[in-house]
Amino acid sequence: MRIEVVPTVEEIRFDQISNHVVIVIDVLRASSTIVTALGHGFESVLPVETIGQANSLRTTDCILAGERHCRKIPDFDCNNSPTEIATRNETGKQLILTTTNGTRAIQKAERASALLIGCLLNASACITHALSYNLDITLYCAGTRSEFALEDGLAAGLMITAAQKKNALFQVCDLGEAMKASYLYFAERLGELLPQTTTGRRLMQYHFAKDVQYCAQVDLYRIVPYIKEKRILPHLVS
Ligand SMILES: O=C(O)[C@H](CS(=O)(=O)O)OP(=O)(O)O
Ligand SMILES: [Mg+2]
Repeated sequence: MRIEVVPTVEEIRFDQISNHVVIVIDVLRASSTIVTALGHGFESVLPVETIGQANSLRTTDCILAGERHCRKIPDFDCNNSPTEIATRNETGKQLILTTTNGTRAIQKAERASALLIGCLLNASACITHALSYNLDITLYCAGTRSEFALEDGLAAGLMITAAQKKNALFQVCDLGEAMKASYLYFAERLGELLPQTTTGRRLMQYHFAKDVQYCAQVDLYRIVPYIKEKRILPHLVS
């Protein structure tokens, strides 16, 4: 088995993932929002690429959430905010989500043999479940506006380290020195570091400090969201 990191949403190689497990990593905030929604009673999450698609799917059994450049989309119920989603009592409803980077990455990875959603909140459960497929693993970092996002790289580093602790026999593809250094140096200081990342700073400017601190928590959930027929459902790792 091999494990590789794709650093930005544009760098996925569609022809290479059909027999891979792909973990879409978007720590700030789409993956964190999806894990949190499924951990707070939502029945499923439907990721869509455009605002028009989201509005066309509106029913009384769903909640529309999303952002463009951190700002809530007009007429939507929520921002792409995990702490806001966690306060809503919408048991059994479907969350329709569109975000700047994360839902785009999900759409691009839909040809994967298995498509999982990962972040710091569910890192160990996510890599544990990914290893169970015995396939090559692609850690697909959503990034921010086509640039590498350090927070996504840190989650990828955490997942690789967790996999190595399981003595998984796999070859870690070249991660690049920056990626390795950033993870090794910052692993114990995620709460301090996330507000300093590009996305973290931007979210702080938009008064989402609570989300940034929340998304820095490691292994809060054993829920591994997975895609089935375009919907995201929860898999619980025991
Ligand atoms: O909503 C977010 O937190 C980010 C906004 S930004 O464009 O990265 O600043 O989008 P996401 O799709 O969750 O990365
Ligand atoms: Mg992001």
